[in-house]
Amino acid sequence: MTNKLQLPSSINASWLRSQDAGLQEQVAPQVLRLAKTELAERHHRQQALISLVERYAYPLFEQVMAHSSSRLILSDVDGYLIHHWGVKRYNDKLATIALETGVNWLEQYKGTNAIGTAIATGQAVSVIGEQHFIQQHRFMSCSACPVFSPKGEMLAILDITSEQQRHTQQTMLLAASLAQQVETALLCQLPESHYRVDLAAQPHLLNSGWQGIVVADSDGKVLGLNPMARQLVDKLHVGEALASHFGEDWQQAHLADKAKLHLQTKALKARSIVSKGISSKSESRDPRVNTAWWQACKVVSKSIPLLILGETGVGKERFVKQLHQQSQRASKALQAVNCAALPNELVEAELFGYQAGAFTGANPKGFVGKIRQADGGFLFLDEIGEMPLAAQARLLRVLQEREVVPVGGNQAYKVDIQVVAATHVNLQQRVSEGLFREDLYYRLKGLQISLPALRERSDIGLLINKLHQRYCEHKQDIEQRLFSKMLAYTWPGNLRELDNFMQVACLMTEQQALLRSTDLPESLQQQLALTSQAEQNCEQAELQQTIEQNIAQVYQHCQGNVTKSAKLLGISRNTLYRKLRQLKLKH
Ligand SMILES: Nc1ncnc2c1ncn2[C@@H]1O[C@H](COP(=O)(O)OP(=O)(O)OP(=O)(O)O)[C@@H](O)[C@H]1O
Repeated sequence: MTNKLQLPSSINASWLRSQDAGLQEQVAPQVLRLAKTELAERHHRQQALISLVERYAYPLFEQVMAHSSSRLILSDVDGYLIHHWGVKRYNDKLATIALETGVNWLEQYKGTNAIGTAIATGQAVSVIGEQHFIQQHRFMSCSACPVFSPKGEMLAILDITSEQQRHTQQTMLLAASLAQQVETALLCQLPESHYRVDLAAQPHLLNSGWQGIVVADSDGKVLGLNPMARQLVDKLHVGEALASHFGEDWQQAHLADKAKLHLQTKALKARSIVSKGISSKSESRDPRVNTAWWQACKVVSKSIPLLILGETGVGKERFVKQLHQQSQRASKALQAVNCAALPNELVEAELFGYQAGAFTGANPKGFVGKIRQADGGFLFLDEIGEMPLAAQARLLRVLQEREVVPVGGNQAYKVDIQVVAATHVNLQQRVSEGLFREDLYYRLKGLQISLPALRERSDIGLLINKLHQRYCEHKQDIEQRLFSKMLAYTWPGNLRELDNFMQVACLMTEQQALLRSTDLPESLQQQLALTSQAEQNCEQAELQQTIEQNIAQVYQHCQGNVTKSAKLLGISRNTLYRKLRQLKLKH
């Protein structure tokens, strides 16, 4: 048993709490485990946070901890492990002590451990090997840090668990840094946020990731702050005016010494209301979609042409419809033309209209054309990359002169339109192939934005839930396994594919309380299975890479001594020779 005198006081206090809960060091505690449906529900509730961890914290974790036997764990504030990331082959070892999703790790059930102790104290903590209260847990080391909301409520715990001998002091710093990344992302996503004020006691800490951050609305009222800002500025709360703490000129203070603090104020363009009558709020939680949204709002308010790029099914048309609805032109038409769907010879007539008797088969009364129909509103040119060259020349003239001359006529009609074009093809390449006019390309891309593919979006979990709610007419949960498969699937058809998938899935499980992959039609199961195969291949490749790196390191460490290296690696000399030749470390 560890000499308790050697334990840091915070761990000592936790040991006392563990004893008070009736736990015994030598006895493996009972496991408190959620039913699958309850876990799925908690998982859903944490989906937004899980997405943020995957986007802002996991990449750093992976970079630093790759090839170590560590895992990143997210627990909710009730102590239930909700999600984890890390090398899968250590599952078995951690499963023996129930370090698995759905299991509760509060101190009262598991004794002193980083997750439980961080929840009990509200502070970052490391529990290293012998410091665990339960003897069976002493083969591992854990560092955990609470994640706080912009209002200061504890939202979850992020924990790094490693095998004891591999745990270093940096692990604690990494856990704290990962939690900070997520907190900053939460802050920067606050709606109505207008200003971000970074604070630090030392100027060099201002852009270090360890600075205090306060986000305020356009009037300078605090909307949220991170724990570091709470520490640095006494009694700064949500709803208060920044001016009351930093003086009326806080906005101008680019880098000033205020109350012994260094301040740096930035305007958050992403959250500002860009113009009268248009909302900068996007329905998405994905930062790239949000940025695209506010940028689009901005140019649309000035009638500057907008070009939207994105794979098929990412929601370009829907984006344009929402943009139109929220714009000053909402009361006027949104005229959409699918340039790929129209036969070449009809594109011009459809767009620019034609005079009576302009060509055989035409309406004898003539046609005013989509551009003039869109007057005052939006003209949405979908699949612009497919527009024939002759029509491109005419369209360029409309954009330059802001007037239309119908086919077969010579009278010009003035138009006031917002042009939005969209394409899934590489327009620049089309230009270099001579299939698209360069001058038109530059005219159309007053602003060019890209909508990310569904597999790249950080809010994919939310979208799954949203569409599930839309199509499921009764109370139904999604099985965790299916949910994970859906998160991992690459969705080549993007939102269109997810939309169809969910519609069919809900229809097929109308009477069920749980949407399980085994209840889905075979075609949908196969759709998702494609990814599992790809994932397995990927894991195998990762494992292979780790083994190869180990071999190279051990071989170098043993200064090229094959016998010694083989012994350390636990493989035969022949196998090692073969591997070394494959790795080109030996001839
Ligand atoms: N944010 C969203 N939430 C839910 N469903 C969406 C969302 N965006 C798009 N969809 C659905 O995805 C489908 C495809 O959307 P949309 O037609 O806007 O994509 P697109 O990028 O214009 O496709 P294409 O390039 O093939 O024309 C539609 O059924 C739409 O309802």
